[in-house]
Amino acid sequence: MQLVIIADIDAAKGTSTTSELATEYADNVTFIECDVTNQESVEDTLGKAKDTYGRLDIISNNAGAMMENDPIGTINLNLCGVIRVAAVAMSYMRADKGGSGGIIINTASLTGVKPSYNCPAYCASKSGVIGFTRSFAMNPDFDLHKVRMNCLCPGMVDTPMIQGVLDEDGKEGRVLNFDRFRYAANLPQLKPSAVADVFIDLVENESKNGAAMLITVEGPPRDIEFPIY
Ligand SMILES: NC(=O)C1=CN([C@@H]2O[C@H](COP(=O)(O)OP(=O)(O)OC[C@H]3O[C@@H](n4cnc5c(N)ncnc54)[C@H](O)[C@@H]3O)[C@@H](O)[C@H]2O)C=CC1
Ligand SMILES: CCCCCC(=O)/C=C/C=C\C=C\C=C\[C@@H](O)[C@@H](O)CCCC(=O)O
Repeated sequence: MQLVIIADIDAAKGTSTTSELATEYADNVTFIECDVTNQESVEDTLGKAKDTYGRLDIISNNAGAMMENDPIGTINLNLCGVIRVAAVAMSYMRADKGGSGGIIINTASLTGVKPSYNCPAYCASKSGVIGFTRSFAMNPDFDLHKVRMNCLCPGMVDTPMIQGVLDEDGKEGRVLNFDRFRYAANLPQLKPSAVADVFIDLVENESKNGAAMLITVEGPPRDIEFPIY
């Protein structure tokens, strides 16, 4: 049986999403309020998850936001949040420390490899997620801990994040140039299910440890090729 914990800083949205899922999955889905920028909150959340279900197998390290008006906060949420969650999750998942191994999938972005002058801090945070993922996955200790790591690099996806920036009409400066953002947001977007499909494939395909998956409307998902030095 698959048991899922949804963890998010937005308790109202998290609770309503969990209730929706409960109509199909009954008590197999639980919500825990969590702020990934706060070490104690992350420890508390993953500790409760482990206590409730006995083990952690799959982590979707997905929290993120665009807020060029707060570049340091952007790095703290989008990059440090990913590293913070991965570090605590590892303490439960490591096969050499009583865990069962598993997989951590971090959400990066196309903007982690393709620069955008509109959101330099966001791009930097997502480049960092890619570098963290690839470096973590090449560690020879994998044979001991048995935890794989991948990242997802989607182009624009039709989600509340994009709509949220559009709704603000640039008032809070979440991007540097609102008109350019609106132009880009009017181009074809991915459906969230396209990203979820790649997520599932990574969980099921053990040969892809370390892959950074590019997901765009232009073609099928692919493993990004990086220069070798
Ligand atoms: N929508 C897009 O075009 C793309 C989004 N992404 C990334 O996908 C991920 C998911 O974003 P979307 O679903 O698009 O946006 P979203 O805004 O719908 O989801 C982001 C979630 O992160 C949560 N969150 C924000 N701060 C948090 C914190 N401190 N602790 C815990 N949770 C927090 C929000 O409450 C929200 O539920 C993000 O990392 C985003 O950067 C990547 C590529 C494209
Ligand atoms: C603006 C970033 C959106 C954040 C969502 C995400 O993670 C991935 C998005 C993928 C592509 C977004 C491209 C957006 C570009 C425009 O905002 C602008 O920077 C384009 C500038 C280049 C141009 O003039 O064509």
